[in-house]
Amino acid sequence: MADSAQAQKLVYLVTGGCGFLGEHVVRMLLQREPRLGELRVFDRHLGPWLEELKTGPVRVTAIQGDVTEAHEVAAAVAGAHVVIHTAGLVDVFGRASPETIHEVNVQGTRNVIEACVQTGTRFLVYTSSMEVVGPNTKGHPFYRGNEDTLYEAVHRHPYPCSKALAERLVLEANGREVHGGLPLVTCALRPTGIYGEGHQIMRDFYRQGLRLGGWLFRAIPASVEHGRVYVGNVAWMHVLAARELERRAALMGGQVYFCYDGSPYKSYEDFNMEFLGPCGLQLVGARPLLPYWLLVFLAALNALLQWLLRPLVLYAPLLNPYTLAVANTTFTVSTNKAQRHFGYEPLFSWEDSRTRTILWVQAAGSSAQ
Ligand SMILES: NC(=O)C1=CN([C@@H]2O[C@H](COP(=O)(O)OP(=O)(O)OC[C@H]3O[C@@H](n4cnc5c(N)ncnc54)[C@H](O)[C@@H]3O)[C@@H](O)[C@H]2O)C=CC1
Ligand SMILES: C[C@H](CCCC(C)(C)O)[C@H]1CC[C@H]2[C@@H]3[C@H](O)CC4=CC(=O)CC[C@]4(C)[C@H]3CC[C@]12C
Repeated sequence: MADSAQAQKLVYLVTGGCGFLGEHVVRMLLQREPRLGELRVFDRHLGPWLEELKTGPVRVTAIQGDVTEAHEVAAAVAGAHVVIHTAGLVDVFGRASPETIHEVNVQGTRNVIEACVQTGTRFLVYTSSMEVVGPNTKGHPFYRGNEDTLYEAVHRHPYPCSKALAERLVLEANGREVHGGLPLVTCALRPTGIYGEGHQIMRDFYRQGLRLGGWLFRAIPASVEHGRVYVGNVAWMHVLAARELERRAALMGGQVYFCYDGSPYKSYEDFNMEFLGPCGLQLVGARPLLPYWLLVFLAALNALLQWLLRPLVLYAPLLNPYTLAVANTTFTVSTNKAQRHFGYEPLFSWEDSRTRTILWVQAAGSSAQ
């Protein structure tokens, strides 16, 4: 009996395990995965919080490494049963070059897949993104869509291009023979905009509001709806998908799943106010204060300034033509595919998610940079 319990212990690897989502996945695995024997946390930048996890019953191994280095990835993957690949360069502001985004998101993912094949790891869960689908460059709304909704996905920006390519690699790798002769089983999870503890853009909006005397100014019409999802629920979906991949390989292998929960559909700004309001900020204007053409002009100006200043300084404001287009296009998801395929139900209610996020914003906003 003791032997069979021992035999069931699994080794998990989480790439990007020190990022916003990755940290939640790591903590969720430790709390909710009973078969976990060892947890490897792979990241370019390791967080000091990992140390406190090393005192628990599960062996936690911190690995500083780069997904673009195939040998580092292979060494980390060797002997793991399951890989959750969340590492990625999330940049829609022009901080990194298109080449770097491609290298990390596409080549990094290729390295993870090849490492699984070479070392005999059979189960791979990939963190994709809603951006693989849209919003497209034409600004078509995606309203209450699901995984089968027809939508013209047209990408030009390096980030969605890279996520789409990487997702395709992961799905095409499903069924490949890994070392030892068994097939690789893969699936991809597509979060919409994630919020929750650790969400840096939310913290930045809060600090900006404080600097402006407690005011934020509406830029986008309230009628433009965004689907958002709480980070704890995204992490939970990763843990469940990873757990069920073996048992439900035929059903789940090669599949994509939007990440969803009970968060309300609202405009990006109104949704943020669910947290920033209770922290004392106010959103001014029932309608956008600036005409849309002026925002388009300012976004284009920012893009021009970024290009002109690049040799001297990095100028990467939140507003650019891409972020404006995303913020100004409805993208909401309504699906139950993850529930049907692997029994996913959100672990955190909307009220819980909201309270946790408010507490974090209050603490993060007032702490030093
Ligand atoms: N934040 C969001 O709203 C959404 C994020 N996603 C996806 O979720 C994943 C995680 O995103 P976040 O947690 O928001 O980003 P994040 O930037 O907080 O986390 C990414 C982590 O990956 C690590 N990383 C980056 N480059 C690396 C490299 N070359 N080698 C090893 N580690 C590297 C970073 O150090 C960081 O810890 C990404 O794949 C992203 O595309 C998908 C949908 C929405
Ligand atoms: C930064 C944008 C909001 C500012 C708009 C302004 C300047 C007019 O006030 C954000 C609006 C929508 C966000 C994106 C969306 O949530 C989907 C995403 C998915 C990802 O995989 C990565 C992040 C992001 C692209 C997210 C980025 C910030 C926004 C563009």
